[in-house]
Amino acid sequence: MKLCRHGPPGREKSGLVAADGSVRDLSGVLAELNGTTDITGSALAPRTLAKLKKINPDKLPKVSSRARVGACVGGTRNFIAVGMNYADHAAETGSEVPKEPILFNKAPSCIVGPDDNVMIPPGAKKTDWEVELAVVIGSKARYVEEKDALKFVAGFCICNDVSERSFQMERAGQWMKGKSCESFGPLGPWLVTPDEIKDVQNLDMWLDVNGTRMQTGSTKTMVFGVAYLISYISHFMVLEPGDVITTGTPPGVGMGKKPPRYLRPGDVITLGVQGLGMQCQKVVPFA
Ligand SMILES: NC(=O)N[C@@H](O)C(=O)O
Repeated sequence: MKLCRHGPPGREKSGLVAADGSVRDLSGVLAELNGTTDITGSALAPRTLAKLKKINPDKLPKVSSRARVGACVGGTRNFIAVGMNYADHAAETGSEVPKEPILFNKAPSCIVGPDDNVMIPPGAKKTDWEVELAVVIGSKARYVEEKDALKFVAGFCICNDVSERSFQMERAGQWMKGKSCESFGPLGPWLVTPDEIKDVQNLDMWLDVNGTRMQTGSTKTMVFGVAYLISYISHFMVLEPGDVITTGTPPGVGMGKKPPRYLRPGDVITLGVQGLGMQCQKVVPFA
């Protein structure tokens, strides 16, 4: 099942993607089932997802193909990211391959739709791209064992972990300064439930800037796999429905190019992860 959210920012409603790729409005059905019209919190619980799976999308009202697609999950309270989770990305940044997962926060307020504009923040000089596989949590996870960890997943989606390197690396303290700026967290287009993903550790990923391939990778070369990460993180904090973990980026970021190549207004970023769709963002000045 591919879930999505459609409508203007802040007023998104839930949607279901039909076999022909059209978006169908799920908000009426979800409201009846769950008392909410949005894909957030309890709507992500395994029981609710199992009920939604029985719905035939073709019977739902069609959403205009011109409607904006929002981030594929709403109400996220924790947006956790994993750093240096691909050995070749660690190498291109001159970093060691970590012995334990490196975690950092992205502010949930940076979350935007998959095709919304990415804004260059005031004072930024080194805005960069990062294609990543993201995991959306479906039920409360605390002290979870690796063997059980995937049961806590509502679905998978694409994340562009947009990063301002000068804030991240030249302004002291934690990476979150460069990872949390407005529009730095495109998520979606779809929240794809685990039953549609044969092997989450074997998904191709790619990212282009203005049609030139910058990143190519596969989740099979992650240092720490998805189940390990969920288990690991759940030993430091309680993960709740709607929380997002973005699992790290493969090589090919702008900071690793020789010479470095950073984003400029007018650039167009396109990116995808196998089975999870595609995103497309225009880079614009801050407004
Ligand atoms: N360099 C850097 O910020 N990388 C991380 O975001 C990552 O490894 O995904």
